[in-house]
Amino acid sequence: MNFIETIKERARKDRKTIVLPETNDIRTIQAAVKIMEEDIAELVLLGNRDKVLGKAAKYGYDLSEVTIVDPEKTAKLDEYIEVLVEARKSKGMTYEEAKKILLSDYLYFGVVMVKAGDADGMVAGACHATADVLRPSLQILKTAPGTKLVSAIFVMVVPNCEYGSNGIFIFGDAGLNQNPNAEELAHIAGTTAYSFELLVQQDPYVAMISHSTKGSAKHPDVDKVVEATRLAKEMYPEIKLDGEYQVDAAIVPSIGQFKAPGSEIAGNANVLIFPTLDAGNNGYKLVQRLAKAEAYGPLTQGIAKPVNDLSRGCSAEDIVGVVAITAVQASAQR
Ligand SMILES: CC(C)(COP(=O)(O)OP(=O)(O)OC[C@H]1O[C@@H](n2cnc3c(N)ncnc32)[C@H](O)[C@@H]1OP(=O)(O)O)[C@@H](O)C(=O)NCCC(=O)NCCS
Ligand SMILES: CC(=O)OP(=O)(O)O
Repeated sequence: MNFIETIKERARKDRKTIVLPETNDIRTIQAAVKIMEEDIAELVLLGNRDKVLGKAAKYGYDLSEVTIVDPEKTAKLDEYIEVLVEARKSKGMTYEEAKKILLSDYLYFGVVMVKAGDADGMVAGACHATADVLRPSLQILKTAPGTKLVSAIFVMVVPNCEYGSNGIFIFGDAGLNQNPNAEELAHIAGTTAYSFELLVQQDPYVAMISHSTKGSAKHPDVDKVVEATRLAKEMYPEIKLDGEYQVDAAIVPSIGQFKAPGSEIAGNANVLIFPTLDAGNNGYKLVQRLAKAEAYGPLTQGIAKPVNDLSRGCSAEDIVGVVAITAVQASAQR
């Protein structure tokens, strides 16, 4: 079974409820139909029931069996307002402000449903920018116990590729932290290694990416990655991790052994930790578009409950995959 089929099978075995707020986007409707057909997860769609069913029917789909929650009509609105007020009371949020937010921004409504325990996770971002999707989850769900930083990764499945784990990689941070410092970068590396174990179910080999391989270039940007590598080794001694590597040295065995002889990671990396979001975000887009790779994400990690984002360029099939991954993340959360 390939990566995403294995993930779907895992999701089926421990059914979770995932909320999809972007029902105004036809890709969400198409994904919901597929998720029901493939029996991957329970869904909650947000919006006016007649409008959602009408939009689906216009394209020949029937969503009448799916739970649809209308924020305007739900009997739980008061409860959700209280949840939001409680989560944001240190910021001075009032009942009236919370009500206005929940009725005007369904991304907040979906996250509050997750916080209240009425859904196990949320997936959005087909028609909202990443900042708008992730801000409510960071504000309301916050970090998982023992974690200081939420970060965002992509699972990349590259066709006909002998590198990584038979073409499977995780790239981080490719969605959230714009210019992580060395300590944050080390933290992202550790968390991403855990996500690789969880999602790919193989041993992670983590490469800290730079424009330098083992001292071949000198610059403060390189120093940051060298320091992050040192810290990550200290923080996560159990993880196979090294740096600093250029991407070719990280993933191509012959180049890895030429540029960094004797290294266990060089040439064998399946987890790439990029030094900035500029590198990680465009790195994943290059591989997705030029190598025609599947790209699932941005998937958050280090958050209390899973809320995952999508690129606005995503397909309905990408949404299905991210919903299945979200269910697997929810199963793993204690
Ligand atoms: C996500 C993002 C919007 C947060 O920044 P922001 O809106 O300025 O929000 P703030 O910095 O005020 O943070 C909001 C809350 O989230 C928390 N937070 C922000 N980043 C966090 C992180 N990486 N981990 C944990 N918590 C975080 C803050 O502590 C704050 O909590 P509080 O309100 O309870 O005090 C910002 O990091 C961002 O825009 N990232 C880039 C996203 C992007 O465009 N990606 C490219 C496409 S994928
Ligand atoms: C993940 C990402 O880059 O999102 P978008 O393409 O929507 O900016």
